[in-house]
Amino acid sequence: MTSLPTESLMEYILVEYRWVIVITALLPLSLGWKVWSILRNYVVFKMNSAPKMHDKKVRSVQKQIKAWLSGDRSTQLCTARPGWQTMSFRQGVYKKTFTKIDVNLVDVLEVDTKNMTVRCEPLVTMGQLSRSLEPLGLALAVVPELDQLTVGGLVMGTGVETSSHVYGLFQHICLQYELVLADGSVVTCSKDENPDLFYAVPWSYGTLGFLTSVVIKVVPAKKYVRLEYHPYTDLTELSTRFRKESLEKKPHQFIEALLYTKDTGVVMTGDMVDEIGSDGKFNPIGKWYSEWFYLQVEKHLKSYQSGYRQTAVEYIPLRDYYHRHTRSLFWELKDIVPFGNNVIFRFLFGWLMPPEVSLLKLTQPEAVTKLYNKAHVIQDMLVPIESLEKAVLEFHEEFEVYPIWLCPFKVFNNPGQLRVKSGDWQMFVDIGVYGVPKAKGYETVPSTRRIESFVIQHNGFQMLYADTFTTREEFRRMFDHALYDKVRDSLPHCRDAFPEIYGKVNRDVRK
Ligand SMILES: Cc1cc2nc3c(=O)[nH]c(=O)nc-3n(C[C@H](O)[C@H](O)[C@H](O)COP(=O)(O)OP(=O)(O)OC[C@H]3O[C@@H](n4cnc5c(N)ncnc54)[C@H](O)[C@@H]3O)c2cc1C
Ligand SMILES: NC(=O)C1=CN([C@@H]2O[C@H](COP(=O)(O)OP(=O)(O)OC[C@H]3O[C@@H](n4cnc5c(N)ncnc54)[C@H](OP(=O)(O)O)[C@@H]3O)[C@@H](O)[C@H]2O)C=CC1
Ligand SMILES: CC(C)=CCC[C@@H](C)[C@H]1CC[C@@]2(C)C3=C(CC[C@]12C)[C@@]1(C)CC[C@H](O)C(C)(C)[C@@H]1CC3
Repeated sequence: MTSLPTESLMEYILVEYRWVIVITALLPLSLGWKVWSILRNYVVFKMNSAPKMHDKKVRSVQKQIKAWLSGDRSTQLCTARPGWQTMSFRQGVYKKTFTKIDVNLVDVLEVDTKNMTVRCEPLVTMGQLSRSLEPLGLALAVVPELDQLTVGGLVMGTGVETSSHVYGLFQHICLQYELVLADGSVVTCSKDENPDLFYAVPWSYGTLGFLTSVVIKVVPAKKYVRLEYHPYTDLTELSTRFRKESLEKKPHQFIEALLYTKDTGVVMTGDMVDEIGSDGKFNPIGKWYSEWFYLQVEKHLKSYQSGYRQTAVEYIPLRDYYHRHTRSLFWELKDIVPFGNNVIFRFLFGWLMPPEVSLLKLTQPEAVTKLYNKAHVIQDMLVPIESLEKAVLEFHEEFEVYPIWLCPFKVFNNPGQLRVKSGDWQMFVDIGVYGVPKAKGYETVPSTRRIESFVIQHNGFQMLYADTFTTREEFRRMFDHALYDKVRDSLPHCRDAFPEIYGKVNRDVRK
């Protein structure tokens, strides 16, 4: 009989029993953090004291850059936000060697109900914003669903949600950016003022300057989302419905689909309403004892499979809808706390979930990192909506991970890193794959590279919060660098101060 080496045994325990640390240490710590940030945000917003402080905070960013300019400039610049605090999957190794600029700007500055905009600083989170806007009867036009995502990260990276088939990506609802550039100057840009810079900022990953405020479009909000569930047991039929709903002249306000196998899934269409109608039931999915959302959706599929044919309709409170995937981190939490959806656990501890992603990252043992490198896929691939079915089959072949998240979104034909075929816009779909691959022969690098080349061939893009294994040439084929290169050349000290986007997102610079 062979005995397990001590190291492997330790690894096994760390991976299988991660939940012990999560429940005994991370959940109480997460609670402390949440209480502090919710109270602080509430006080600052109510007292409206933040706008007065903003200019002072921007000056402190300028001061740090000027100090770098007057030094030997032997290092490049990045934000001082530690890698473990971010929602990006990996931590940048460059954080250890670059000069770190503190952009500690955390406040909602101004809500302009006349022009329907909100101005906020880059570290404002989605949870904080939806909480601040709700009492005013407003919401961002696109609310990326995880509470901890920040405005800065979503502008410099990208953001997508179920209203994106109407409004586009997060960048498309941003009307103005204020940045501190590598020469220490402050500039604002919009489609009319410094348009080149304005269009090059999204997807630039902090390689053009430091963002200090953003003006974002808001829309009127209602109390509930009336959500219809349409289950399917055939991929072609599901894709056809999904495409049709997304391309409708007057589409539903929210569209999303979850696939549970290659052939089965549920298309969801939703609209904001003020009253709960008699055609469906009230479902406050954000209550602490509620079942994880993706499992609730699967129940509609199961009842369809057992012969029930009536379209299910539910009325969900608006914020609960926006943050519906927060509590279970889509379905990632089931690998960390396998009994997290158990009814007793939910009633006792559901209100503490999810643990803060930052604390999970900070305390991640090496063995878990190894496991995620070897046997876990986290990818969002963005492909033209015509290629949806083909892409799902390709993902099935290479990864076989379910559920799969499908979310349609418009890419407007603006200058910048994203290319579209022609016309004013093109409809894409985000295919999100998060979980343990079951495909035979799966190997992280070759399998992901094959999917990346599929995406490039089909004129799609990859979200860069996760791993990219593309070469620099492939990366430049995926993202149009023409405007970006031009802007970098035109901004004083930009090339000295910042690496290229690829230099910040490729797998070799992220641990
Ligand atoms: C201090 C504190 C004490 C609590 N005590 C209890 C309790 O005793 N019993 C109980 O059942 N539940 C308790 N809760 C749980 C809390 O009410 C849960 O978030 C609730 O399950 C969700 O209910 P809701 O529909 O009101 O959503 P909301 O509270 O409006 O929030 C929905 C989601 O958004 C998150 N969120 C909201 N605002 C922010 C923000 N600014 N930044 C980041 N994330 C945000 C929430 O954590 C939640 O996941 C407590 C929460 C806190 C913070
Ligand atoms: N639904 C959705 O759309 C989802 C989106 N995501 C992704 O998560 C990421 C956002 O995570 P988050 O934790 O908010 O952000 P991060 O801290 O991970 O930041 C992402 C990038 O933006 C840069 N950046 C952030 N703030 C500034 C600033 N003020 N000035 C200059 N550059 C800045 C960072 O630069 P530096 O490296 O110098 O710190 C980094 O390169 C995005 O990439 C997004 O696409 C993830 C889940 C869901
Ligand atoms: C475009 C959309 C909708 C993207 C959704 C992305 C989520 C599924 C991602 C964002 C952050 C994310 C990468 C994360 C993880 C899972 C997938 C997440 C939640 C986890 C929790 C997996 C377990 C890991 O040990 C670790 C804690 C490092 C990460 C943290 C970030």
